[in-house]
Amino acid sequence: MLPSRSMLNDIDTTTQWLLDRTRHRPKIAIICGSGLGQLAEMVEEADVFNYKDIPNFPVTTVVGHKGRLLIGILNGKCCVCMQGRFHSYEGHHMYKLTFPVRVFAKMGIKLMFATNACGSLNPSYNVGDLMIMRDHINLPGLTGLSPLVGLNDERFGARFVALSTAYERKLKTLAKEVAKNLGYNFIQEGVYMMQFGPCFETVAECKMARTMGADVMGMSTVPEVTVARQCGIRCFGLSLVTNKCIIDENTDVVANHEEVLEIGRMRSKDTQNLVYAMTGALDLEEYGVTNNNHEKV
Ligand SMILES: O=P(O)(O)O[C@@H]1C[C@H](O)[C@@H](CO)O1
Ligand code: HPA
Repeated sequence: MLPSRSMLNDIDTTTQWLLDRTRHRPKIAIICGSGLGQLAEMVEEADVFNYKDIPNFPVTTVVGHKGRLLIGILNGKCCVCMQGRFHSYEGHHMYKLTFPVRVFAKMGIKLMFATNACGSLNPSYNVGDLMIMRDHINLPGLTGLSPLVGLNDERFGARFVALSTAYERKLKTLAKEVAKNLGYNFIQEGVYMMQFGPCFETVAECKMARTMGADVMGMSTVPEVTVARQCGIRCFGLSLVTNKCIIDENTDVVANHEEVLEIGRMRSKDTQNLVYAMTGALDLEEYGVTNNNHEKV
């Protein structure tokens, strides 16, 4: 289903519904990937909403994605946090799965941190590494699937969106500095390729992706970042390597979601600490936030 004028109006309704129910006025959005939902537990003074109670919100169906929106304070900054995200393979139209990002834009969000679980193609990466997303390859996008297909509402941004600056350089630099201060020796920087899912890749697909320049494979993040960029939100992407993609036809080892969740739990504290420290170190004025009041006036 393509976006209609009434669906575009739904964004206004949902935004107002949330703003009427929280005293917070967030400037940063955080999306928790598979197994990374613990990130949300760091949010203090949180107003918590189940997705099923928020008008027009989709619902999550994937294990490891709790389905709650938290609005509160993280290391001195006001944030909205998605504890659980939506994926195309769940059957959501890309327009619908990125609906929360448009709501965030309306709420006044200036920065978005999107996290995800991924499989690694780069042989120098290890399971448990955190990869700063230098860039992405949008396989569904290149083959005709984008959240920006259909009616474009100019209130949100241009018809044609430049993505050569999809991931904010300053945020990548900040992440590297913060990781160094934390003493992390498991940080990588590379290219994330999104495939539609829900199947993990074949050996031939992994070989193709590697040849095309991807360091890791995943099934999310790119639609959210695409919409965020259309709305002028600056983005940071963080991928947790939960498994190695299988590039050998002669092995019986296979990827599985349980392993993804387990590695997520294992690196949960380190991921939390990185996001927490980055949030604290941000100078929001650099991102156009002139009024840093946490609460509505
Ligand atoms: O939401 P993310 O991208 O972190 O989830 C990944 C991709 C699939 O949804 C799932 C596969 O285990 O984890
Ligand atoms: N491929 C795609 N998505 C993933 C993977 C993978 O190997 N691991 C976690 N999410």
